[in-house]
Amino acid sequence: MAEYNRVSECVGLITLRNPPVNALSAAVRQGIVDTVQRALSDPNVKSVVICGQNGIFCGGADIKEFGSNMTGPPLIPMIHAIESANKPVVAAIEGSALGGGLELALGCHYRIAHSKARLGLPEVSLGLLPAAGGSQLLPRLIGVPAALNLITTGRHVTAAEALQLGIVDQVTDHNTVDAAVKFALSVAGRSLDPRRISTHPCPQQPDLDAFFEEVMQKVRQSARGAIAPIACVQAVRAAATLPYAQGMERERELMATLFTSGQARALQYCFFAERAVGRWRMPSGARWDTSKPRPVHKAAVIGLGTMGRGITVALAQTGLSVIAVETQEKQLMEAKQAISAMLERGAKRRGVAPALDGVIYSQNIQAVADVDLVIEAVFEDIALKTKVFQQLSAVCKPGTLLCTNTSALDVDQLASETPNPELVVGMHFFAPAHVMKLLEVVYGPRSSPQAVATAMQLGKKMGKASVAVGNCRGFVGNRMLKPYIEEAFFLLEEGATPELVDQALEEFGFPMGVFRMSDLSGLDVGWRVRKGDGLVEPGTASGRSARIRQGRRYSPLGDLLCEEGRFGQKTGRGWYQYDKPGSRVARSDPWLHSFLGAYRAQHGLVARRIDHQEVLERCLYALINEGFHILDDGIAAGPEDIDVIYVSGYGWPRHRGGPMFYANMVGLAKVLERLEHYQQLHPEVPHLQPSSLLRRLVASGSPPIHKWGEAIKKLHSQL
Ligand SMILES: CCCCCCCCCCCCC/C=C/C(=O)SCCNC(=O)CCNC(=O)[C@H](O)C(C)(C)COP(=O)(O)OP(=O)(O)OC[C@H]1O[C@@H](n2cnc3c(N)ncnc32)[C@H](O)[C@@H]1OP(=O)(O)O
Repeated sequence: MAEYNRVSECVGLITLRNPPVNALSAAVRQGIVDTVQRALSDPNVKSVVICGQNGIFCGGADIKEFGSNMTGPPLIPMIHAIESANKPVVAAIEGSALGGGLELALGCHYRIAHSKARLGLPEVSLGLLPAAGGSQLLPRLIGVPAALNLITTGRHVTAAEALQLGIVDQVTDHNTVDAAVKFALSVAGRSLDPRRISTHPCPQQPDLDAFFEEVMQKVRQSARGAIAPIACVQAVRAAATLPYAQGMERERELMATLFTSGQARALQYCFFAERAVGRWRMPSGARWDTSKPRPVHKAAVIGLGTMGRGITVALAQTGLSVIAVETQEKQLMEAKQAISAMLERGAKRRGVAPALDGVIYSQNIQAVADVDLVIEAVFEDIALKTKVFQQLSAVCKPGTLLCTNTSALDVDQLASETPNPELVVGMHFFAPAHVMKLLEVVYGPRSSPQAVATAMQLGKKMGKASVAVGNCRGFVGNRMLKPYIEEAFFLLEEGATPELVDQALEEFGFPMGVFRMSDLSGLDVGWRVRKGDGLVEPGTASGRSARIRQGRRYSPLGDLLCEEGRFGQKTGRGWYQYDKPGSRVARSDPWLHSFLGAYRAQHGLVARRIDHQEVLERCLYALINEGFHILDDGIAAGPEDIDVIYVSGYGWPRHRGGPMFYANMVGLAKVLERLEHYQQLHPEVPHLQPSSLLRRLVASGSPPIHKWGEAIKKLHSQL
């Protein structure tokens, strides 16, 4: 829908109306075609302004339409008609001009932006390229290197940067539409030839071949298997080397391959999944839209180790006052220095003043008496955390929300140690907490909907992908990680190497394979947990029985490495070797290979050839299978919750949509068949036993992922 008005007597004002972001749906495109025609044929109209309602120009093509038969006028001829108009057309950009929205603006002869506006071509993050002429117009307007940067990263630029790059002609702090109308009046009657970007030659780029070769190499490396960034480079190359019409043809061809690709589907699924998780619901029936969050003005963090420091920074950067508590003076001083440095670095990057005054440091827990919310981040020890929770319950004003950053302990147990368990939730951050996007908000059976709503809202304020999940061992992310890691250990026993397993996972798209990741996070972390579970035994026993513990297959490989003092990067040795402790470059370690050989001999294991497919099937399907258990248990409300957790916190390649989306793409029947196959070969591995939900979904015809919620409800009601 587009509304037409005549303003200032001779300016045709076209307003896009399609809340919330004025996406270019079929109706909006039809509206633009009709209103542009009306303005151009009205002899009283000397110039035209296009704007969007409610302070947003246009969020781009309507992504929801991509999954259906697209009807209505196509974008490209519409944009060409605007560019070739014989009256000046000015885009008045408020809020956002993204994707097709910016392409529409590039078709206009002038662009005026509000100082708070953001512009960009983010199609690459949806598995696409700017295929309404953006890949051909932007390089002509701002040059090849700058256009490549914007198009291959999809980043949004501020109005100030857009002005500097030459994307917009003017930036205003005042009413943008008024400024655009005034501007439109001032340019009425001027020649429009120089303003038609499609007629511009692309600015010359020296050493074109070498330049694009280097760019392509870099993009391939960072794309980790994603195809859209590569197509974006190819499209911009076409702009740099071909006449406009041929470049447009190349843009269309490249888009045709991307448009129907699984990667585009996965990335568009992620876009909507990230928004869907905000509409959380609990098994009790409590929901995001019926639960009002409490206001949080002042927060506290207890315990200033690595996690506590990151959480303090994340909170302070949202503008909250934070009381940071650490009982030991030396640790408090060190933490203060580290937090200030992090705040300064962050502020420099964002071009704002550091929120140093927002943090008050204290050794005394009494200092948190008047805060609205506390996040406890002390050492992972239930007795210590219980003591802290009891102190907090005594000190804090009534109604203060008590959150724990535990990654492994029982949130319900902690809640039960306080007089007000309804005020307790888990806020599981990921290290480094001020950088990592993911936040698991963990509710127990007694957590109040208001407590969950407050933690979710705070997470959103901190810019986190916040996902509400039920309380269970490992919550969602770590619970699914356990079978994944165990399968990797078993593969080593059977003949694989850390290099082979990591290579398979990295080629799949993970930034790091399981062993490199384990070296980074520290092998001692899992060792401590396994010791706590009574699984670790002295490493002298041999044979199969030594590898069955608590009735199931167990690999002591990680424990044996820890006994050797090999904790990963921090000790300079782990699954790989490093030049020195703390160094990051993993090198293959001959010691490890002979250790594996000796281990297999000791246990009577015969190494066999393992290929990448087996690595992927065993590690990933075991992880996915656990995801189905989680859905069946009601710990995650839907597959989107699991997928957002994995994409934003565990390095799952976004272009593969998340583990549950991936299972849906592979086919549930295939996942089930492979799990059954491996389960037959390894009957002593319970996590390869297909989940009953997976079986039931397959039996009910493998519904598509957006119908799983319905199917799960139906299957549960039949039980
Ligand atoms: C057979 C082969 C054929 C091949 C040829 C095919 C031809 C096809 C040619 C098509 C050419 C198209 C070229 C153009 C492509 C595009 O434009 S792709 C879209 C690019 N735009 C974006 O990626 C922007 C996405 N949106 C955002 O980044 C943000 O929403 C925002 C605009 C910055 C606003 O942010 P915020 O205020 O935080 O709101 P949100 O919560 O994010 O969004 C609010 C709701 O709006 C929904 N939404 C947002 N953008 C869109 C969109 N573009 N389309 C549809 N819906 C959108 C969003 O989902 C939210 O709704 P809910 O999910 O219900 O919460």
